[in-house]
Amino acid sequence: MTTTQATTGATRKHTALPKARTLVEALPWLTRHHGKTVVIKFGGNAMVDDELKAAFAQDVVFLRHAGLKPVVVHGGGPQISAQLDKLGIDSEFKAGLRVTTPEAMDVVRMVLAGQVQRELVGLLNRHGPLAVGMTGEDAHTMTATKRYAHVDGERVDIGRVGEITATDTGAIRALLDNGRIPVVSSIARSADDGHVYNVNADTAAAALAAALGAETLMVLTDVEGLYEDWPHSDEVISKLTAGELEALLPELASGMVPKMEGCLHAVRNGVRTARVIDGRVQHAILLEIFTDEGVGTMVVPDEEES
Ligand SMILES: Nc1ncnc2c1ncn2[C@@H]1O[C@H](COP(=O)(O)OP(=O)(O)O)[C@@H](O)[C@H]1O
Ligand SMILES: CC(=O)N[C@@H](CCC(=O)OP(=O)(O)O)C(=O)O
Repeated sequence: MTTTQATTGATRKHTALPKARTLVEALPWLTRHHGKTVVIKFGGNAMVDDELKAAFAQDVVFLRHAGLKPVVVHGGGPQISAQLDKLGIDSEFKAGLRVTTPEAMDVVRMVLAGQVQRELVGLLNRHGPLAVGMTGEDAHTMTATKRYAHVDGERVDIGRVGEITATDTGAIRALLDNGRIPVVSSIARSADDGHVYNVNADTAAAALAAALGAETLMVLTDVEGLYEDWPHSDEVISKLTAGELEALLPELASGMVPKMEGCLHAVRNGVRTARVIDGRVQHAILLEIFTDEGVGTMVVPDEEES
């Protein structure tokens, strides 16, 4: 071997060592999560740009290759609003939920299943034949009844908005067992009136996480986590129990309400941790792997705190 070859080999080893250490550092997390189902909710507000969406897809594929079973549930609120605007259809939110007329429902379904879901499936499938898109309508995955909003103690009719009453995880489990990554749009079938319903994507992700007995629910959004005194301060609550979260719920505003209600539902129904993390940060999911306490806000079942 010549001197030049020997030096190059040594240099390569030297620069590769930190990478090997990084992989080893991830080992406890990966061991704990091996074979476990992780439901990842990707919010429309977190889909900031193409680079970020591509990094999201890389993270999900990484988890899959590391032996986890990721399930993606996606939102698309801003994308739906943009399309409704383009079509000149009025749209408003009540208690964090979109008032959904039958006409708006057609747009919701078109944007979620035909645009946002297709894009995510495409990004994931750049890495192999992995992702399969579906909506909650498929194989009765999610069934809903009409949901009402509550504003100042009054029950308000918000149209075709659904509350999930039943889940059938057979199709998702079959895809997972087949090594695929299900990508689910938050639309549900109705058991009684033949319509389809618009379901908040946080609510859908939480219901599926609970039904699948997921290890973790990760909610990617456009803030660092749950702020203690929003909008006055950006102090993030890093960890709270289900009971503590329940006490906080009445004080929460807008988009955080379905998110935190979803986290509460998940941990009260068998999911070990629910996390709200900043999806605007590249590789937000992988960052979780390398931090013991994680980033963002983590909700744990009550008994874990004692
Ligand atoms: N306590 C809080 N902490 C953080 N964000 C909050 C809080 N209360 C309300 N919000 C709002 O909730 C928004 C996130 O919800 P949403 O806009 O529905 O996002 P996504 O599209 O990811 O579901 C934040 O951008 C923020 O404006
Ligand atoms: C009933 C209801 O409000 N449905 C939501 C569904 C999409 C969603 O939840 O998207 P994000 O996660 O991006 O907010 C909507 O129409 O905007």
